[in-house]
Amino acid sequence: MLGYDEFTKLNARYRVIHPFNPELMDGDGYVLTVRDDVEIRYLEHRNLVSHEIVFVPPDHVAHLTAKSRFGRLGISFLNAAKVHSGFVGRLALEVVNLNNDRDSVTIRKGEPFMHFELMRREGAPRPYQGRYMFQFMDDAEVEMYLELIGRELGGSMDVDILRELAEGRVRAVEEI
Ligand SMILES: O=c1ccn([C@H]2C[C@H](O)[C@@H](COP(=O)(O)OP(=O)(O)OP(=O)(O)O)O2)c(=O)[nH]1
Repeated sequence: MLGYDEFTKLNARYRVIHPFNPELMDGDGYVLTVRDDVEIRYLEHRNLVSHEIVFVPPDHVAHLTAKSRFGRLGISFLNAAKVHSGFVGRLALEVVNLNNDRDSVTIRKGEPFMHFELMRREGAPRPYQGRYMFQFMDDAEVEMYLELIGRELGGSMDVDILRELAEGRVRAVEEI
């Protein structure tokens, strides 16, 4: 797993987290926040969208774990904890509220919510080219990452293929 210094170095070069708030570094990783305030009713299952865009450089993978504070309130993080090498996009974070007192739980914009940690992978790169590439990003954000990838990673990521994926990207939570 990458330590603080390696994480921040990689972030400066590849814009791993955007926007990046240094105060949300926690130990060796970053803590993602949600895009909107959300109140989750007892037993409700919701797809939350991260405020931050993440980019996992092709020689890394990322791992997600919900903050324990929300676990104690009964919020359970349902979906896969893996972000593929080469993935760019906002994350869809699926949660369900299992609160013992059957209370609603609110997650506020800006509140630390989901640990994001990077691991180095070995071997030839096989960057992500699935349907969630560039999900929940606007045109300017997509262009910013295509430019960065073309400049820094043109040898291992194909910008023409990425541009096609961007055309058909998931834009709203209702589409997933
Ligand atoms: O909580 C998560 C976990 C992953 N991802 C993104 C990053 C990951 O690289 C991509 C694909 O993950 P996965 O293969 O687990 O998704 P799927 O829905 O099972 O994919 P598919 O239905 O295309 O097989 O989705 C999220 O948005 N939220």
